[in-house]
Amino acid sequence: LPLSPKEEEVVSRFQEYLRIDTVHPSPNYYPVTEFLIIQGKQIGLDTKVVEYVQGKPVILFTWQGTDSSLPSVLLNSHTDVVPVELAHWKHPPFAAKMDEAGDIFARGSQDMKCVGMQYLEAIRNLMAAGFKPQRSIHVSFVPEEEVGGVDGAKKFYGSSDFKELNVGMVLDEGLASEDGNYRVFYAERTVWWFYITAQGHPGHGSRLFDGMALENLRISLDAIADFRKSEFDKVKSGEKAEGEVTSVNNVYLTAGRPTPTGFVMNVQPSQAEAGFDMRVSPLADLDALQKLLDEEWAPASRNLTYRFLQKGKVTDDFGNLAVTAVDDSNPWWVLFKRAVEKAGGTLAKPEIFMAATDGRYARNQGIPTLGFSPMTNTQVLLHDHNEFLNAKEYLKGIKVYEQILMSFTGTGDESGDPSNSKTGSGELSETIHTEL
Ligand SMILES: CSCC[C@H](NC=O)C(=O)O
Ligand SMILES: [Zn+2]
Ligand SMILES: [Zn+2]
Repeated sequence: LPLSPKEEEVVSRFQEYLRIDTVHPSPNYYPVTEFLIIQGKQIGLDTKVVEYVQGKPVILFTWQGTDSSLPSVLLNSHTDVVPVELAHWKHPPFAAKMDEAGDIFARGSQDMKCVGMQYLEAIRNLMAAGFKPQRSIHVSFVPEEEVGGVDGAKKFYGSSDFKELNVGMVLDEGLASEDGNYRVFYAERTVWWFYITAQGHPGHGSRLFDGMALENLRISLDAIADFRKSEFDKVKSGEKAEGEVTSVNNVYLTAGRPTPTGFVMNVQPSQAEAGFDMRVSPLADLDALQKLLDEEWAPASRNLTYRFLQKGKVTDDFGNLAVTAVDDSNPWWVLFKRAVEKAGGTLAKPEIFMAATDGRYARNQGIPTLGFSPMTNTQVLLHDHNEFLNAKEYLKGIKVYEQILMSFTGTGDESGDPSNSKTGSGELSETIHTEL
């Protein structure tokens, strides 16, 4: 793959980040913190490291804007990555090997070390070009996203450090796009993790009777499977996007009594349990779902109980639906869209993220938040074997962030070229900025 010497340098910084192993279940966050501090220093950013929880540092960089009264922009990414199944990888997941085609293989190459480094590279370029942001730009690197962000983003967004930043707009992660349009996410499904416990008659395995625990549970599994199918069918037919339906998957089942060689076969167990990962769309009718659970999936009449391990809301802290407007009513959206287009990109129809990201902690505070990971023509490989990102696509994403940052924080006088940031005119962004 032909890369210029400058591009080589940029790509090798990405590879260096990817080579720092921050894999769950017990990531060591200190080496990556050290690496990031060095990056911030090189670029010339103010740096702050806060351990809201010991051993789980949040790294916060700031590029001070010229007008400190304006709400700032926060670019968030997480430093942790999910585990790998080593045997399935054709290149070691923490070697960040680039092949002939320029594909860089590493855990985190899509989710989401790419985005974190792209933020920094875009800032590096804008600084070098003499760009002066009006609003401050903050870049946060948080731990623990992959396990829910409780010791990471949740603490950070709940802190006085965060409040002091006066953040008006947040960017967090999205997903790769398999076609030429960038994907962008304006909301996400909320997590309902629950399990259903069934009680029932024990007895000899040869006997037929009503009300055995596993039979009580089986009726629920069938009902849940029917619901799952009806939601899935809407996706398959193209009527709805994945984030617009509610998903539910049975993720564990336990019953029976183990023996050294297997399970006891001739005793009907008196208890059984099933766990479910359900993702509720912000468009869903929550009362109807709750009713399903109470009356069909886990009715007491069938000797069933349920418990939530996690029951997320679809509303923000003010009781509004936790969605970011993606139309002309939201000036940030207008600026975002123009910037992507100015970078030569096109956007797909905005989507609801199917899983959970740290973006929800910002959206819950009513802060406009977009999920965006600039990767086009890239197979979605997050959490998968052989996760990779092409170097050219990575470099292209940096250009997109340059435009976004100019659009969000500029005075409206910037041209499309950061190296020529004092010319051109942008009346539209000027009017928009007075609204923000
Ligand atoms: C609710 S915490 C879990 C967060 C996790 N995020 C990424 O995969 C997810 O399962 O969506
Ligand atoms: Zn992620
Ligand atoms: Zn992830």
